[in-house]
Amino acid sequence: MALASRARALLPGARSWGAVLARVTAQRAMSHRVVVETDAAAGVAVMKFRNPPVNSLSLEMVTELVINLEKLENDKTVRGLIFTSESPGVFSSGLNLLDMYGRNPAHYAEYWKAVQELWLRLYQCPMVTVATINGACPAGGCLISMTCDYRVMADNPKYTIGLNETQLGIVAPFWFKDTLVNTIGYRASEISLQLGLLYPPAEALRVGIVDKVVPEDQVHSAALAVMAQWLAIPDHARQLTKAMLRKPTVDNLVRQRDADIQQFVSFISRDSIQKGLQMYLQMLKQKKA
Ligand SMILES: CC/C=C\C/C=C\C/C=C\CCC/C=C/C(=O)SCCNC(=O)CCNC(=O)[C@H](O)C(C)(C)COP(=O)(O)OP(=O)(O)OC[C@H]1O[C@@H](n2cnc3c(N)ncnc32)[C@H](O)[C@@H]1OP(=O)(O)O
Repeated sequence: MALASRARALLPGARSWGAVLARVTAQRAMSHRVVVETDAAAGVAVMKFRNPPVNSLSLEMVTELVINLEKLENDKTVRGLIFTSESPGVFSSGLNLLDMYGRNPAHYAEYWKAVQELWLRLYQCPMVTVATINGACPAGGCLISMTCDYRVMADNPKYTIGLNETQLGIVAPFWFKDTLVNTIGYRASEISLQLGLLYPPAEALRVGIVDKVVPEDQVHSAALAVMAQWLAIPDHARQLTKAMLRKPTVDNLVRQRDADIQQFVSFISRDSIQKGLQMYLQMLKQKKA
């Protein structure tokens, strides 16, 4: 199902994106997974992840993120957007394993199309985007952070960030890899991606996967300070510069979206990959016990 249809399916009766968005606003209380708080005077919105227990990027969560992003992009009073977790401890546990395990090919295709849509929107976002990383930030969580213009991480050694896909026996697709290479460079990506490294704050800063590490109680004020610095630049100049820098990476996915979906579906449907995901989910349960 196309993402627009998916959004409409989440909000039955809405005939257009405008209607979808109007109803999302009206039904804010029903939208549990993403909370947006806007400071109109400052021109800054904060998007808080609220998808317990670990802010996994389920199909519903991804759809809500896309809808809210589109709405903010259409609101010309909002120039900056901060992402964070409503509950410190986990920023996002990444893609929802339960959308990639034990489902049918049509579901995998629908999920992957939505994940692609989210990345395309985030990576090309005209607003200044800052990730306030106030918890664990593996895989898809790290991807969201890396699409931002700037990353501030709380200095808590329990929190780690990185693309750990290989540790799950899966492979980060080329556009995850491209985003990492654009963030930390080629050689560091070779090491980071093959070993599936998750970096605690000090190492994350050293490798450049985050830009600033601050005491946990200062993470939001630090993000606001960074935002103020970036908002001092005229929007049109900054936006054109961002688009110029990111266009080749975006075009690379746009050219081969359907092929990428097919590759994902065939890869994730393999018995060996499904078995690996099952074991990983069991491992998470045992760790908890
Ligand atoms: C040539 C090229 C070939 C192929 C390429 C083509 C295609 C590519 C194919 C695949 C690409 C996929 C890319 C995948 C990206 C991802 O993001 S995968 C997700 C990776 N995420 C993780 O590894 C994180 C796993 N979770 C954790 O480490 C921890 O949960 C945490 C540190 C985030 C939080 O720890 P705790 O607070 O201690 O919480 P628990 O561990 O107890 O978890 C509570 C609860 O939540 C469940 N859960 C955790 N993470 C997820 C998740 N990502 N999705 C779904 N569910 C998750 C966990 O199992 C617990 O469940 P219950 O036991 O309560 O039922």
